[in-house]
Amino acid sequence: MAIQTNGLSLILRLKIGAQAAFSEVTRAIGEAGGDIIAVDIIHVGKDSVIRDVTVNVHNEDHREEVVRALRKRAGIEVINVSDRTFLVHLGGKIEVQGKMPVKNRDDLSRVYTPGVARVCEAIHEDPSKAFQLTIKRNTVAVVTDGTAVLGLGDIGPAAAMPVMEGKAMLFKQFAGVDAFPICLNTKDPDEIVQIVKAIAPGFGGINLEDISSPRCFEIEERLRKELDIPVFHDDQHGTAVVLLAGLLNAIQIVEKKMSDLRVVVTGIGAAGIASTKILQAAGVTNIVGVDRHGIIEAGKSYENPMWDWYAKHSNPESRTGTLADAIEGADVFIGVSGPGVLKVEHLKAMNRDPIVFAMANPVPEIAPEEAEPYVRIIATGRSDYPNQINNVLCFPGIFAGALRARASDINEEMKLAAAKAIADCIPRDQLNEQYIIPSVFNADVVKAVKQAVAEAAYATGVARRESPHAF
Ligand SMILES: NC(=O)C1=CN([C@@H]2O[C@H](COP(=O)(O)OP(=O)(O)OC[C@H]3O[C@@H](n4cnc5c(N)ncnc54)[C@H](O)[C@@H]3O)[C@@H](O)[C@H]2O)C=CC1
Ligand SMILES: CC(=O)C(=O)O
Ligand SMILES: [Mg+2]
Repeated sequence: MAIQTNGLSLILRLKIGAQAAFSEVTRAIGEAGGDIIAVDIIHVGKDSVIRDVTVNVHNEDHREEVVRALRKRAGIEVINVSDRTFLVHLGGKIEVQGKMPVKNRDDLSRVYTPGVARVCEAIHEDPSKAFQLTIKRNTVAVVTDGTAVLGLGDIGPAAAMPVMEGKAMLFKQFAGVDAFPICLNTKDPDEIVQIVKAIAPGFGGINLEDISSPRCFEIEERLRKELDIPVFHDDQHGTAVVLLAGLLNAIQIVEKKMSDLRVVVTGIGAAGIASTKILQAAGVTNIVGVDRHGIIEAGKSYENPMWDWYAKHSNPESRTGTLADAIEGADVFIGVSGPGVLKVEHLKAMNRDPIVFAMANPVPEIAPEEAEPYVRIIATGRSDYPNQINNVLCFPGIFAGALRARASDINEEMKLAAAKAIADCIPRDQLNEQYIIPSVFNADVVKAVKQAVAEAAYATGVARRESPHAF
């Protein structure tokens, strides 16, 4: 069985002398528990062969073990060890490319000065022309302050870049939307709002990403009010939309109704609060929130304004205590907290046919292998297990739909339409425990989400493009 790596896939460049057979290499790697994925010949010399051997390992200690095992063998020299994940990040993952070549002075005078000046003047006279004559029409800013990057926490704006570049790459690949990573060296909400407003003229939408709670709520709310382009905090709403899509399908398998579900959400931050709100909008009434200190108690006052809201809008049975107290009899566990929060004991206390969405990245609240014997349905945010509930399933299509309609906002109706569109990508007769959510690579998803979101934008009056038949 292939090892479940957490991105640790190595290329080992080996010089194998005449006295050593290649089987020595495979034996050394195999005995150390490495998983060989590919072998390439780089150079064949008189007395030696240089090969690149691609190997999956569990973690960094395991990498050292595999390298040590090879170094011990006579005739095998380890020339270099590269981490394939780092290799794909060399020099960054995206670039800006012109749409046409500039081959001569004539081209130059049209794409740049003097010709460009007339286009500038046209936009000056009618600012809405920016949507026709610039990249604004199809471009989104992916903005972070690096304070809640995946589950890694406050690692700062420079360290957040690889994730933001990744989001930009996915916008382009999945929906043809151009996106720029913008990592801000400030945590001050006033400053973030001011900077985003100042850069907004060049963009058709703002995707806020990995900004910690509770600041993310205020920042998003202010920007939504003050800008005339859609502002969408992906960790809140992207997560909520995909989670709802997964749950719509999961409850069909276990034959339960939204209104009867008892749901526990752990991690009452950006994703946890938005997930709670979308579940309530979909008809769930019994939700209990748990954070590090334990259950968010009904009616109690909290310093964090969002927890204060939560205390007034959840926990109808007034439960108190820890996750163990919250999860007794629950139908659904939603994890948007951190690694290892959920234990087998918790699963054993759940209602029949437990549904577990352990969505913390990169390491979920419980490993699927550990949970599987005790649950009916398990999903994670990861790409290397079935049932990937990750906001990548929705943010490309949601923005593509909003940009298509030239929407001024991404409202609740557009989000619910997106969730339903994602869920409906799986035909009813194909639904099963391992397949409650379509693959990120299912091309129908982005098309369906784009269409549903653009239609909802017209239906709710936020579309500004004249022709609803344009899509
Ligand atoms: N699968 C997906 O598509 C997505 C997954 N996530 C994941 O969800 C997690 C939270 O993300 P955000 O809401 O953006 O972060 P956040 O920083 O806004 O909120 C995290 C909350 O979880 C709580 N928490 C952390 N460790 C905990 C623990 N051991 N027990 C209980 N509560 C705990 C924190 O106190 C905080 O209130 C991250 O791991 C992130 O990677 C977030 C967005 C999308
Ligand atoms: C997927 C994502 O946006 C996160 O884990 O933060
Ligand atoms: Mg995120």
